[in-house]
Amino acid sequence: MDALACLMTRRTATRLVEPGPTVEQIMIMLGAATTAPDHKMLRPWRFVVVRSDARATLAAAIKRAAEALGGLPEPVIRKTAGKATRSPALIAVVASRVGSKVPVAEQDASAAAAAQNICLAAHALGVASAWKSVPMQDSAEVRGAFGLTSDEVLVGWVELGTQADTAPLPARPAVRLAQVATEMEVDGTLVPVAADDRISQFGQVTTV
Ligand SMILES: Cc1cc2nc3c(=O)[nH]c(=O)nc-3n(C[C@H](O)[C@H](O)[C@H](O)COP(=O)(O)O)c2cc1C
Repeated sequence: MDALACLMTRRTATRLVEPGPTVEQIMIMLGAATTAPDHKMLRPWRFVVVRSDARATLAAAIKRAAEALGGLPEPVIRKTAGKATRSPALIAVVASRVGSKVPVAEQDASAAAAAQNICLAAHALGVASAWKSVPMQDSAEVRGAFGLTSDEVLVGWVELGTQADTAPLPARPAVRLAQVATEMEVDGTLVPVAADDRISQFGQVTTV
């Protein structure tokens, strides 16, 4: 798959089943994550791989966090904890902020780019992925499970596996480029880009 096809055809998986990624594939995804754009090369990110039986350990931490809230119905607690085991493997992406002139927003943007690189590398390898919020991410239990320091936050986790045949992908609404992109004229006016949307969706011609 060429690079443009990879980034234009990636989709978020709706249900992930076995087989999960191999260890070698996970290492390639991690390597891709480390090539994210990174102002001053601060490396303001780190990653935690969770697979096999360790998923149950993570689920137990999420369950404890949900229970600690008090008053959540048992099915909700079970569903929330079950997010840790709904895919064969996952990679949590931690924004690991460094004291620097580089603003925190830029450091977090680098961590987000690392997460996207994981998704794209997975797609290039034929592995399906879904970038999801980490349940109970601000709780002491979940923060502890990922070993977060006070300078760290979770930007999400990327669930990995094989897209189930039984859960079709929803259509992705076409984006009209002229609605999201403008071009600056010499006088400073911002005008919508020329509204030819044939490339806004790979393989899908959109008329305006
Ligand atoms: C930081 C972040 C967190 C997200 N968390 C969730 C989530 O918890 N649940 C969910 O269904 N989608 C979540 N999404 C959205 C999906 O990853 C995905 O982008 C969206 O479903 C659109 O699908 P597509 O990537 O195939 O266009 C999140 C996206 C980002 C960037």
